[in-house]
Amino acid sequence: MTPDAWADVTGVVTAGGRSSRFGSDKALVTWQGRTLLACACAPLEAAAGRLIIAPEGRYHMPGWRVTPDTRPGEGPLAALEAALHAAPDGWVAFTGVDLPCLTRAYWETLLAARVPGMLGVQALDGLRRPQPLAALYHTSLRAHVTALLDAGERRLRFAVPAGQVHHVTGLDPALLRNVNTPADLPGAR
Ligand SMILES: Nc1nc2c(ncn2[C@@H]2O[C@H](COP(=O)(O)OP(=O)(O)OP(=O)(O)O)[C@@H](O)[C@H]2O)c(=O)[nH]1
Repeated sequence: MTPDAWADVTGVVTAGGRSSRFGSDKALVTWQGRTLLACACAPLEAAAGRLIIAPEGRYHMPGWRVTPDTRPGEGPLAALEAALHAAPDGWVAFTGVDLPCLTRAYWETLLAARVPGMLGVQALDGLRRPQPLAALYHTSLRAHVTALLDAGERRLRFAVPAGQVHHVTGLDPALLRNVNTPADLPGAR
């Protein structure tokens, strides 16, 4: 895939969660020699813009700008809203610190699957469940996401209106390994 595929893409890692199930800030946990934050950022390094959604000053990652939540503590849908407003018009490749196994190839598969007129691209896992925390969102979703939040919605899976998201199948489910507790870290005993 040419670097042009990333030209209108802002890579976003949301990292403002409480990590209550993990027991300590999971963004800063070291796994295979890197923090989980670094694991999430690395596959998105080719993006034209790079944002971490978290309180200012909490994290430092070379080449990445930390942008605070506009609705702190309101969860990933609110973090997506902050990202959509901070990013220039185009696509946001949105993920969190709890998906350390994603790869550049994963993101490039989603980028190649963009469909004109559709506003989101999401992978389906092995059980055909959409993965909204490792997905592409078009910035024209700004008003829709803000309206959802204003109406009290907090579920990220509703960020894209029905029929406007393209689903990608056939990806290795191991890429989507989700870390909520120390035991979830790949290789943990
Ligand atoms: N910026 C921002 N990120 C969030 C917020 N809530 C969760 N996240 C991030 O979203 C991703 C998934 O978070 P979860 O594991 O569901 O929530 P968490 O608060 O980190 O963890 P728990 O307290 O165990 O639920 C992680 O990268 C979190 O840092 C929030 O309010 N703001």
